[in-house]
Amino acid sequence: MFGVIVVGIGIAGSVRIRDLLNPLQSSPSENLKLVGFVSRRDLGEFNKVKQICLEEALQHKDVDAVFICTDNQNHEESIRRFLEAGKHVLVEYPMALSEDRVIELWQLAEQKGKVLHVEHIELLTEEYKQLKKEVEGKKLIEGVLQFTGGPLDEQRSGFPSFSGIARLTWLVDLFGELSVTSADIEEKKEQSYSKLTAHLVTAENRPLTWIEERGPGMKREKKFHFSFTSGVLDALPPPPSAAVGPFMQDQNLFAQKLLGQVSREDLATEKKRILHCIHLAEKIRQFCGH
Ligand SMILES: NC(=O)C1=CN([C@@H]2O[C@H](COP(=O)(O)OP(=O)(O)OC[C@H]3O[C@@H](n4cnc5c(N)ncnc54)[C@H](O)[C@@H]3O)[C@@H](O)[C@H]2O)C=CC1
Ligand SMILES: C=CC1=C(C)/C(=C/c2[nH]c(/C=C3N=C(/C=C4\NC(=O)C(C)=C4C=C)C(C)=C\3CCC(=O)O)c(CCC(=O)O)c2C)NC1=O
Repeated sequence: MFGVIVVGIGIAGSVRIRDLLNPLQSSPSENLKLVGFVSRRDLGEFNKVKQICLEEALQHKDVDAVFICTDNQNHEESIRRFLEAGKHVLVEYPMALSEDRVIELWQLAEQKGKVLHVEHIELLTEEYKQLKKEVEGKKLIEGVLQFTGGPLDEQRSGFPSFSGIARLTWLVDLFGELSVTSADIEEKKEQSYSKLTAHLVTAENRPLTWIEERGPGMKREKKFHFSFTSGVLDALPPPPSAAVGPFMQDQNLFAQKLLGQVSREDLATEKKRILHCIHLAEKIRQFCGH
């Protein structure tokens, strides 16, 4: 059994607590036991789970692992503290808000011999699995991925290429390693509006454009337009509903890592993808002059 605590009780943290309390039968998650949670607010109990303070969580002998579900801005500090305390870490994406910090934290995890797992539920949804299947085997000519959503506080969430890392992860998982050729950002701070446009190319020099646009009243939505030598892909039928939700799939993967059931090769491939996406996010930020 691995004792787990959850830090940060927002949308993601609440889902994590729900899933930790209800592991799928005969799944790796049955090896996780929720010990408590940490919040800045005084909640006392949440779903009958006990609140504990951060210091207690760091020192607690029964805590083997932490789920970090705080704002992006806090991830780095939390990962560092829990790794230093000898705990395994699951962190919601993005892992941290600069490439240097991400590299350092990965080294720390290796030095401590602890699992550092970055959630990437965007790859685990039925919507994405369907898209991946459609793209497989096709030869790209060019493509656009456009995301819209409500405003985010950059202080708490980081530069949009980091808070929007899920879109980069899609592009990299679909088309392989990419390079950034240019990027710019249009910002209207008083109106909480921002539009990031990044131009990338594939290893075969095929152009991809990523647009991340956020503003008041904008619906959370993704649109894509991919031209292949065989035709255009710009829509998919609604995906079937998932038997297992993406956060639960991710939790199972983390439990498998704790149990040593994930191969070195798979771990290395995943780490390489995460580092590459963070590297692209960093390059995009630099192009935008931030
Ligand atoms: N909501 C979702 O569907 C998904 C969220 N994520 C990631 O999960 C993380 C959290 O996102 P949400 O839950 O949506 O945001 P949220 O704003 O609902 O929750 C964040 C929570 O963390 C708390 N918090 C911040 N700093 C803290 C600290 N130092 N100590 C304790 N608590 C602290 C806040 O008070 C808040 O309750 C972000 O990194 C986000 O990128 C990733 C994938 C999906
Ligand atoms: C309703 C308001 C709502 C909010 C505030 C919300 C926040 C939110 N959803 C995210 C991703 C995500 N959120 C979800 C799914 C959900 N997340 C949910 O809160 C719910 C209810 C679902 C399921 C329907 C998925 C699958 C991702 C991964 C990225 C993606 O595919 O969009 C992220 C991480 C950053 C990002 O990729 O943009 C945030 C902050 N999502 C929402 O839907």
